Amino acid sequence: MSEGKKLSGAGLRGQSAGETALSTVGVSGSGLTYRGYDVKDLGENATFEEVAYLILYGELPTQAQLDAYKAKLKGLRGLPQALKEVLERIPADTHPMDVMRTGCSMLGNLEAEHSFADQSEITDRLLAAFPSIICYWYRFSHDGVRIDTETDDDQIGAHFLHLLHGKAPSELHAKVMDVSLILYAEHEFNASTFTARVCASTLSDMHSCVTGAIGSLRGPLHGGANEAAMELIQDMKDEADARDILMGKLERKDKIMGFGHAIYRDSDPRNAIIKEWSEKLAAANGDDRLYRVSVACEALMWEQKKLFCNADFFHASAYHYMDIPTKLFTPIFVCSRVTGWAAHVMEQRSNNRIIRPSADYVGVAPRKVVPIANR
Ligand SMILES: CC(=O)SCCNC(=O)CCNC(=O)[C@H](O)C(C)(C)COP(=O)(O)OP(=O)(O)OC[C@H]1O[C@@H](n2cnc3c(N)ncnc32)[C@H](O)[C@@H]1OP(=O)(O)O
Ligand SMILES: O=C([O-])CC(=O)C(=O)O
Repeated sequence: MSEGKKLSGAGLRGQSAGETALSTVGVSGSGLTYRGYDVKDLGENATFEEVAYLILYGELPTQAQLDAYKAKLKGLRGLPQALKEVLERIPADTHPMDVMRTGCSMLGNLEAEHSFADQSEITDRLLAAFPSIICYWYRFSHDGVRIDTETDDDQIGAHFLHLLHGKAPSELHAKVMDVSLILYAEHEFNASTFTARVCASTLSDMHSCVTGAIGSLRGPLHGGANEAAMELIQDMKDEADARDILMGKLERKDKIMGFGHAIYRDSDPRNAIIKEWSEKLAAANGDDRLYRVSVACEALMWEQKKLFCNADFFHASAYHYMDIPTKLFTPIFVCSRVTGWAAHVMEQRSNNRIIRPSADYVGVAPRKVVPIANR
């Protein structure tokens, strides 16, 4: 532990900050459930749209409800001209999470939430529009093209890959994106969700809550870790190189991004799932270097520090195998987590009290102002 680090209460760890009916994290040591369903079960037997519906509306949809929901989301993929003009003005070297933040905020100007009765409509719109926002900006700023964001893809994951690459994805890539979106959808009182709930507790609007949450997710200790993990593994030549690089970092006491967790103690249940898909992608790609060095990192971190991969680590290789540029990794997280954020905003609103904790004062004792001439 670093010297002088105050642990008691630091980061509000271990303290309950409210109630939720949306998910459990680490309750049995490592599990993750959304509204009572194990995330593994959902990853194997449901699609992201079903999971989003579950999180936002409380139950898994019937086939008729799912068809209607997907048709609705599909109809909300287009972007207003004014938003496209704003996106076109954002420079290519901007971090895409800043584009997401601006895109969400601008949509809030154009399609404001005038009443909480509109909260579900606003949420569905954000869910449908986020892939369009990030890909419209990316393709315009990097390739100089103005894409049509209204694809006919059945699902959000495939829609994202289609917009990004200009062609419909393979079945395998569409499946992996779908599972990835399921894994990232919801996670109790994590930092970005808590941000959204604090904002909601002031009775602010949905776009403000989500814009704030995007800002919190951006940091490398939270969602930004999937990009940082990619930067870590990208130049590792093989397993031996991976071990050397990591040992050096551990000796320097660097944080290793994509490892550890604030709540899970032994494993993050999302890791085994995305790791398996990363292995399949490696085999399909015919180049398994990134997968192999990732496995070597996982083994070394457990051996040396008893630290395990969190959801972000194997997402790095998985996304890379699908030709997704590293800087778009965290925006994909946004495209998924908006479901959890919005559901928490709605839950907060349904039983609200402004979130306003206290602080222990550690500053100077009370004193008098000395007139400026005497200071
Ligand atoms: C989707 C997500 O947001 S998952 C999280 C993504 N973030 C990352 O991958 C960033 C890397 N990981 C971390 O920084 C941390 O593990 C966090 C932020 C996720 C959790 O932080 P905390 O709850 O403070 O971690 P925890 O209390 O378990 O840390 C225990 C010790 O292990 C160390 N540790 C934890 N994670 C790591 C890591 N990835 N690399 C090196 N050391 C680590 C801590 O520094 C701490 O050491 P100390 O007691 O000497 O200070
Ligand atoms: O719960 C956390 O602290 C971070 C996390 O894994 C997530 O938000 O998915």
